[in-house]
Amino acid sequence: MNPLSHRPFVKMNGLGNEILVLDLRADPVEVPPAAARALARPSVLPFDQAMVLYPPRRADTAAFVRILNNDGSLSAACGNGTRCIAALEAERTGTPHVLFESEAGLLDCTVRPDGQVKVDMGAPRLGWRDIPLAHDVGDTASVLVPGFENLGPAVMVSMGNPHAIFFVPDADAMDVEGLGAALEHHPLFPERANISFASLTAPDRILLHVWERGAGRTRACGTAACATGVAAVRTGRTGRAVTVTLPGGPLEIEWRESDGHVLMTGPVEHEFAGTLTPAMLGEAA
Ligand SMILES: N[C@H](CCC[C@H](N)C(=O)O)C(=O)O
Repeated sequence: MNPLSHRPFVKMNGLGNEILVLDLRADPVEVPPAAARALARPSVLPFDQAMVLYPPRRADTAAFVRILNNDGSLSAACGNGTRCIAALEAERTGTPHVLFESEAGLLDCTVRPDGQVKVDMGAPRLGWRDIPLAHDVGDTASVLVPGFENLGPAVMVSMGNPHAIFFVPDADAMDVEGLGAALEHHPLFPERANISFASLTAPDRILLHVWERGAGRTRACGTAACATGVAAVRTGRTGRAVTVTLPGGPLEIEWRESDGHVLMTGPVEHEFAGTLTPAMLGEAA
């Protein structure tokens, strides 16, 4: 029998970014890529990312978090998903402050009385090897992507996962699916990339559309919003605190001067809970 059968799950979303939560701390098992893909089928539990909780590797953290895209690939970071698991953990423990660890580092979360969740997403990585890019491009804040020079220069930022941000006159008018799918797999990105199209709508407001690595177009992407806030500062477009509005709604982003960390604040929505079955995992009962 599949070791994931009969495990509880919680379905949530962060501004419409579809999140599946699997708390495996009590009895850890691997979640193979094929299981993620089986669960993410439209007829089963369509999600963008799965947040899988494992026993903590540090005494001061609540869990070690692994993140799977719906194509089964791993991501080191997921902003919307982090807000979701922080809200669940705060509800479970009765304390509004939660510390998680992921491949990207520590995630210091605070659940506010109004239900909004603030996460310290850590510092961005800006060097070409850290994004990563396939070679040294010089200034990662202004990169013409071969074959896509007509889009103008992209800003490259990692939040633990790779992001390419294109500032354009009207992000609503962009062919997000066509351009996103092509750019995600561009040879400049050895680990693929999340592709964002951003437009300033006010001195401190940015409109954002995202094609996500390993998940496609989503209604919101927290790490892309963080990366875009950093990109806007790096290119002199905004100050360090902005509102990033995605199709699913707004996130408050601050690239804090004192320690270089990026803070993201936004809502979460609890949808339903259930138990995984062999059929959901793509196996005969
Ligand atoms: N939706 C997520 C991003 C998942 C990142 C994943 N698409 C990748 O980098 O592979 C977020 O809210 O940050």
